[in-house]
Amino acid sequence: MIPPRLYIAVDTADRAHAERLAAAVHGYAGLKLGSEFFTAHGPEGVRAVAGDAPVFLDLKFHDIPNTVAGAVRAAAPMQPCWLTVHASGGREMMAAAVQAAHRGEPPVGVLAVTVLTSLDDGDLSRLGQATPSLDQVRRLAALAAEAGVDGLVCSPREIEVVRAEVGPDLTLVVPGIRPAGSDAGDQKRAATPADAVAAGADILVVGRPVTRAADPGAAARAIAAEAG
Ligand SMILES: O=c1ccn([C@@H]2O[C@H](COP(=O)(O)O)[C@@H](O)[C@H]2O)c(=O)[nH]1
Repeated sequence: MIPPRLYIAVDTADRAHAERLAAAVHGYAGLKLGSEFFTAHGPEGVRAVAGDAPVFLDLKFHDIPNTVAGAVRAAAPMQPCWLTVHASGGREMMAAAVQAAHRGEPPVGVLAVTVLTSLDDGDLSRLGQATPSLDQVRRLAALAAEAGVDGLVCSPREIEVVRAEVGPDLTLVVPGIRPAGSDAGDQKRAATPADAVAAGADILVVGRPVTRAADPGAAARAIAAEAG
C-alpha cells in the first residue's frame, strides 16, 4: 500500500462516529487516533476501528525516558505506522522512544511534536518562553533529529525552516490544516492544504474540517485533491 499523504484526526469518544468516519475515508486516508478516542476505547478500540487502514497513534508521550520507552513498547502491538512524543521531553527521552519503536516487529515510526499548532508567540511568552515559535520549532527539530526520530510534527508555517534545519530524510507531518474559509477553531498557526503541500509537507493531518462536515468522505476527498 502507498503510505497515505492524508490522515484524518478521529477525535471522538463516540465509537460509532469513529467507525462511520473510518468507513467514509477508507482507501485514501489513514486514521489518526489520539487521546480522546484512546482514553475511551483503548487498544481494542484502535484495532477495531482501524481495520486494515494505516494508523497514526497520536498519544504525544511526554515523560521520563524509561516510562516513554515502556509506553512505546506497549503501543507496538497496535501496529501503528506512526506514534508521537513531545520533543520538549528531551533528547534522551526521544532516543529511548526511537530505540523501543525500532525494535518492534514491524518497527514503528516516531514523530516528535515540536510546538503545538494551537500556540502562538503570545501563548509561549505567557509560558515563560520568550523565543518566537519559529525559533523554538527550529531548535526542537534539530534536537529531535539528533535523537534519531523518523519525522517531526510542525505547523504549516515552519515547514521550510524545519526542512532546511533537518534535511530531506525526515518526514514532516503537518496539522493545523484549514481549507480556505473554514473555521480555524483553536489552531493559531494554520494554513490551507495547498499552501502546506507547496511548502513541502509530506503528510497532512486534518480533523474537524472533515469530521464535522455534513459529508466527511466528500470533505476528505476535496482536501486530498487540493493536496495533489
Ligand atoms: O501541534 C499539533 C499536534 C497535533 N495536533 C493534532 O492534530 C489534529 C488537528 O485537528 P483539527 O481538528 O484539524 O484541528 C488534532 O488531533 C490534534 O491533536 C495538532 O493539531 N497540533
